[in-house]
This record gives sequence, structure tokens and C-alpha cells, in this order.
Amino acid sequence: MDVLRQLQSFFWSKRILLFLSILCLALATALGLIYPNLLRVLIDDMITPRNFEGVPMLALTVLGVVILKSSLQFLHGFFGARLGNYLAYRLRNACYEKLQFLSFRYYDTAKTGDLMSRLTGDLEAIRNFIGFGFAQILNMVLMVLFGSIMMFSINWQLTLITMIFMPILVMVALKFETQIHPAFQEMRLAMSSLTTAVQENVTGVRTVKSFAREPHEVDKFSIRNERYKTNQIFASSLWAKFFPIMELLASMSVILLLVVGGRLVIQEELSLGELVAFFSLIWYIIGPMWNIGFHINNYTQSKASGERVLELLNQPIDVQDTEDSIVLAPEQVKGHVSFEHVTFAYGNKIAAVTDINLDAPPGTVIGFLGGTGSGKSTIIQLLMRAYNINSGSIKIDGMEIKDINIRSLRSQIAAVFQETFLFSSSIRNNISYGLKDVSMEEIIRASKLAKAHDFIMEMPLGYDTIVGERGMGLSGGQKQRIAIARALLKNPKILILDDATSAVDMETEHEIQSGFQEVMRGRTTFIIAHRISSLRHADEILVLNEGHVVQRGTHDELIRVPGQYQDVYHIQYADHIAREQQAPGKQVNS
Ligand SMILES: Nc1ncnc2c1ncn2[C@@H]1O[C@H](COP(=O)(O)OP(=O)(O)OP(=O)(O)O)[C@@H](O)[C@H]1O
Repeated sequence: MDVLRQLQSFFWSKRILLFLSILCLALATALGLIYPNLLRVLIDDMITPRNFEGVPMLALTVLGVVILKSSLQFLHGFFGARLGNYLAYRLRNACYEKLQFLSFRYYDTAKTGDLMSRLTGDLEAIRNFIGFGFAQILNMVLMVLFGSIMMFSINWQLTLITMIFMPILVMVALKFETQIHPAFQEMRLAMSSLTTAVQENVTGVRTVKSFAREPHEVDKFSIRNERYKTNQIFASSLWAKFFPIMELLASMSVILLLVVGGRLVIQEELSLGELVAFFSLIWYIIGPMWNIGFHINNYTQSKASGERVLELLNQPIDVQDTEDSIVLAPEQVKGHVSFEHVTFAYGNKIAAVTDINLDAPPGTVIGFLGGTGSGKSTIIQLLMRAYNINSGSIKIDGMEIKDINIRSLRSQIAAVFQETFLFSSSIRNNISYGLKDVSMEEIIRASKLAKAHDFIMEMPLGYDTIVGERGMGLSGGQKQRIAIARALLKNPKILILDDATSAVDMETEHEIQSGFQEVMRGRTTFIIAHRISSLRHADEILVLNEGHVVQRGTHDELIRVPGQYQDVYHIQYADHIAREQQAPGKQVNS
């Protein structure tokens, strides 16, 4: 019920639909109770005394009741569907909005398939329950209540006798519930792991094929499919046992009614019409008991689904704006970045970066060099406030970034990553992503700077060419150049190039960088690169090892001192150095 209470806020403004739906169903049920009475009248007042006169009137009454009952049932469906759809619509929007604002930390462990199944299957289960299931459970209670009252009013002793088996029926249904609920939860988990397997396989199809891992992937899927199947079979076998037991218990009540009721009619303590009415009414009690399993199942499934959707909606967002966060005025931002004793660890692991200090006055270029996992990208993520730091401070123009409004902070930063994500849209839209009122001239200018214009013009529809999911159909270098154009168009105060030219050849890199010289002017730029050639013009280069800055200085300073930078330089410039050494008198330099 706690789940229901939490979901309430999503449909409460349309509660009138819920009330109308329940009311219509309750009225339809109440009308249904007229049938047994009409039967009793037909037998006792017309058939037994052989009085045919009232029969046409009785038939008309039945017709009227049928029409009214059908109309009420239609209205119940109509209002229920509107309510369910309204709720699902709001929940879908809320979930999607939440996904937009969840922190990077959440996405570090989130599984796409699992999220998809929450937004589809789970939402559907909630929609069904709030739209129909809930009203039907209430209706079930009303049926039992109305039915019992009528039966008691006819003959209370007979009612008590026929109800002897009802508590057992309820007990069986409740026991069933305690077993089926975990089974359904397990089934949902199994389904989301299946979806995840499919999604990952489709996304990573190139990797799978290049490693010829298809058989392994098939096995992995089979194991998950097996888990789903086992759960399905377990749940089905529970259902299979449940129905015959319920039927047996229900039949006991009918047999009792037959024996005791028949005797009462013979003893003239009960009229024939009343006995027939009783037979009809007993189903008002047995029916709900019979369906209690279905309703309980519906309820538990939706409850499990509700828990999963709410779990997403209640996820804490660890990187958030403070109440009085500072909104940067773009024209006043200078782009002075400083890190003071910054230490940060992902989760409970050891620190990814420790005691980082740097000062980047506006317009300077800072380079990062270091082995895999040395913490270069982490520093950049921290500057964008993807995560909150554990200690130290990061400032822009003297303001702590944790005090700056996140949107306005990120709007001053443009980043190009090693891996480029392109939306399935036109190249033009991909370049102008997130920007309003951008002219075609500006897009072309940025593309030319990023050395992307020529290959875009060679494509069938030029800038209107649609690139598929993750930019399929483009080479890695082409995707990177589009990403660079996108970053340049944003005209940021702070530019981040995280291995941004790794996928282009040396010549193109050189060309792009000469373009960068122009666009980097006046912007504080952070370059992560494995190639010394990308870093040599930086005002300061930080060499990282296991999250620590082990060397810092300009290119000219660093190549002179023994250390990691010099080692990398020697490897990358071996030919050049050899040539320099063959020409005596010349200094070994870049
Ligand atoms: N999202 C994450 N969750 C947990 N640990 C992470 C995450 N990202 C990076 N790490 C860890 O933090 C450390 C630094 O990683 P980082 O990505 O900053 O290195 P890097 O120098 O950029 O490496 P590369 O050159 O390979 O990109 C590594 O030990 C890495 O395993």
C-alpha cells in the first residue's frame, strides 16, 4: 500500500476518474444482484402458481437491467482506461525526466535493458492495476458484501452452512499469494537481464563479431533465458495447483447447498425460488474467491513493478544545485580554472586522483599526459562536476564550482571525447546539438575549422545526411571531427579535448590543431593526449601516474629532465632524435 500511496500523487488530480470508475462498477454489480431476485419471483410468483400475466413485465425488467448494467460496465472501462493512461503518461514523463537529471554515478552502474523494462513492462503493469485492477478488487469486496446480505436475508442458517468452506478458500488464496509474489519479482528481474543481454549484444555487435564470440553470447543469453523459463514454469505450476484446489473447495459449498437447501425446500422451510436464487447468489461469493488469486497476482505484479519504477524515481541525485547556486553570466566568464588539493575516489575504491593542484589563467592551455587509468579523464570529469570531489576545491574565476548552477557551468564548457556519440539525426542537427538559433554559416565555419566540411559535402545529402545510431556509417575520425565542430560551435570559455584527435591521422590532427590555435585563443583549454605532438604547445603539461601529478612544466622543460615525459618523447620522436644526433652541434629538441 505504501507503493500505492507514493504513486497517488501521479493520478490524484484525476481522482474523479477513479471514483467514477469504481462507482460504475459497484452499480453494475448491485444491478447484477437483481437477477437472482427476478428468478425467485419468476419461480415463486409465476411458475409455481401458474400465473403467466407478469412474465412479459418481468422480461422487460430483465432487458432494462441488462442495458443499464452494460452501460455501467462500459463507463467503468472508459473511466478506468483514461485514468490508467493518464497515470502511465505522467510516470513515463517523470521517469524520463529523472533519467536526464540522474548523476553520472548512477549511470556508472545502470543497465540500459533494465531501465527500458522499467519504462515499458513495469509501467504497463501499473497502468493496468490503477486503471482496472484496483476498482475490481473493491468490486470483489462489494460482491461478497452485497451477496452475503441478500443470502442472509433469505435464510441465515443456510448461508452460514454454505460459507463453511470460505475461510479455507481465503487461506489457500493467501498462501498462494506469498509464493507467487517472489516468483513474479524474480521473473521481472530475469526479464530485465534478458533485455539487457539483447541490448548489449546489439550495441556491441561489432566487438562480438570481431572476437568471434557469437557462441559465447548465445550461451550467455541461453542461461538468462533458462532463468526466465524456470521462473515462468514455477509460477505456472503454482497457478496450475491453485485452480483445481479452488474448484474443489467451491464445489464443496455447492454440494452442501444442494443437500441442505434441497432438504429445506422439501420441508417447506424454503421456497423453490429462494433455493434457485441461493444457487445464483452463492456465485457472488465463490466468484470473487475464485478470482482472488488473479486479483492478488495482478496486485503483487503491479506492486513489484511500482517498487521498481519508484526506486528509479526516488534515486538520490548526488550532484545537485544548491538553493542559492550562482548562475554565470556568459559574457562575464573569463575561464580562470584552478584546482587546489583535489582528491576524488569513485565509490569506495581507492582515490582515482590525489592532491591535484593546477592553475589555468584565462586562455591558457593545459596538457595531460599519463598512462591508462592514471586519472586524466577523471580530472576533466571533475571540472565538469560530473562527480562531487572528496576534498580540496575546484574554482572557476574564483568561484567554487559546487556553488555554481550546474547548467550554467556546463554551458561554459565544451568537451570532445575519444568516443563520439552522434544522435540518429542529420549531421547539421548533430553539430548544432543543444544550441538555439544557429545559422548555417556558423555550422559550416565550425565544420571547416574541424576539417569536417569537405567530407560532409561529399555525403549524399551534405549537412542533411542522417547518421544512424552512434553515427554508424561514419569513420571514427569523421565522427570525432563532427564532435569537434559541435564543440567549437558552442563557443565555450573552457574547451576540453579528451583524446579528441586520437582517431584521426597525424596529418589531419595537425590540420585540426592549426584550426584549434585560432579557436583556442581566449579560451582555457585542457588537452588530454597520448601524442606529444598534441601537447607540445601547452602552457603547462601535467604528467600523471596512478592519480598523482608526477611531473609538470612546459614541453621544453620536460624533455630535458629524465622521467615519464622524456621516455614518451624518446619513443615517439625516435627517428627525429636520431636525425638530430647525426647532425652534431644541434640540440636534441622538438
Ligand atoms: N566511472 C568510473 N567508476 C569507477 N571507477 C572509474 C570510473 N572511471 C574511471 N575509473 C577509475 O579511475 C581511475 C582513473 O581513470 P581515468 O579514466 O581518469 O584514467 P585515464 O588516465 O583517463 O585513462 P585512459 O587514458 O585510459 O582514458 C582508473 O583506475 C579507473 O579504473
